[in-house]
This record gives sequence, structure tokens and C-alpha cells, in this order.
Amino acid sequence: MIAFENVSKSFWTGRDRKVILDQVSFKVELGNSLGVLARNGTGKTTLINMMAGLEKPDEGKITRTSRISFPLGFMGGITSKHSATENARYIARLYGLDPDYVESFCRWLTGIDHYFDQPVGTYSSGMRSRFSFSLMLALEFDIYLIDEGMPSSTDVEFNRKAGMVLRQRLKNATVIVVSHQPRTLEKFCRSAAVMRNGRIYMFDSLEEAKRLYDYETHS
Ligand SMILES: Nc1ncnc2c1ncn2[C@@H]1O[C@H](COP(=O)(O)OP(=O)(O)OP(=O)(O)O)[C@@H](O)[C@H]1O
Repeated sequence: MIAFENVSKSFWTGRDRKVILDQVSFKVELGNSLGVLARNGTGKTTLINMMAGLEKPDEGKITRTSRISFPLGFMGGITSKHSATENARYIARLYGLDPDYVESFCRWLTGIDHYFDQPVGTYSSGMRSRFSFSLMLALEFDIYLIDEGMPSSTDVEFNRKAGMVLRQRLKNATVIVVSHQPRTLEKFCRSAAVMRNGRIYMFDSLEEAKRLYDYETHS
């Protein structure tokens, strides 16, 4: 479970305050995957980072009682000067998992062959995003945090394997996706919310959320 209680967050832009959340309260229970619709620049990444514990609220309380992933695509835990092998084994130890399992899972999923033993700094952006996604899937969380859908990979074999593993994980896991596109949320979510003007409006279905979002977008 993730619960926000009276959470506020804003940034000083040099001229005024950009309000991301203003006294917001909501809860995401296990099994109730949530999609949050928000227009670009409203604070999607900030919201996901707060759920992951990467950003602190200015006020209020965020409670996490489950194993919550880092945001999909987040490279913060990965060191560029070390190889994928070293990173995978180190991160496995941090999470109390078998390093042999995590290394071989990531090798299989990324399909980057001998580059797996080269420094991550030498990878293309596609290779990096495949590696960080494979790590997230190797670690098995209760709640997966996804910012704007799947990583854009042109590797057909990776997309096939990653999609298969993700579907398997989602049978037991809960997903929170933030996106500006309702289509991204359709695949994953049972309930939906709209984020705008520092507030989060919760709905039981994506259809209801889309009505408010479309109204906002077109008005
Ligand atoms: N550390 C920061 N300092 C100042 N302003 C920030 C900071 N982080 C984010 N912002 C501002 O807060 C707003 C929301 O940023 P955020 O990246 O969360 O939005 P987003 O909805 O994910 O954006 P996009 O759709 O463009 O990816 C933006 O105007 C951004 O410039």
C-alpha cells in the first residue's frame, strides 16, 4: 500500500512557485493498479519519484507498506563505470537476492551479449534502458512504478521477452502508471486518477477519468 496524507510539493522556479501537489490525500491498495492522467509538465515524474521515495514532500506524510520498485527507466542505482555484471550482482546483494540469478536473468532479457561485461557508460541509450528494465523485473516488487509507459525499445526480441515477463509479474503485482496518454493506461490499470492544478481526482474507472481529462484538455 502507498498512502499520501495531506501531501504538498512545490518548486521555486526563480520567479514564482510551481505547485505540484497541494494538500493531497489518496491511497493505492495492493491489487488495485492505478493510472494517473496528467498533462506534460504538471508533475508526473515528481509524483512517481515521491512514491518511490526519491523526492521528499514539503509537507504531509507518505506511507509505504509494500515492496515498491524504483521508477521504470530510473538509472540512479546503476554506476556507469561498472559493467552490467557488476551492477546486477551489487544490486542483487542490496536487495538480498541471489547475484547469480539476477545476473543471468538480466543477461537473458537484455540480450546484449559481451557488452554485459563492458562499462554501462559505453552502452547506447536503448541498451541502458533494456538493462534498467531487466533489473526492475529481476527484483520482484509488490508495486511497480512506471513513468509514461514502457521504455521505447526497437529490439523486437527484447519487447517480446519483457512483455511476457511483465504480464507474468502483473498477475501478482500492482502497477502505478503516470501518463499524458489514456491509451498507455488501458493495458495496466483498474482504477484511474487525473492530476491537475495541484490536485488528484480519483475515479473507479479509466472511462470516468478520461471524461474529466478530455474536458480539461479540450477546454
Ligand atoms: N528540482 C526542480 N526544481 C525546480 N523545478 C522543478 C524541479 N523538478 C521539476 N520541476 C518543475 O516542476 C514541473 C513538473 O516537473 P515534472 O518533471 O514532474 O513534470 P512531468 O509532468 O513529468 O513533465 P514531462 O511531461 O515534461 O516529463 C516542471 O515545470 C518542472 O520544470
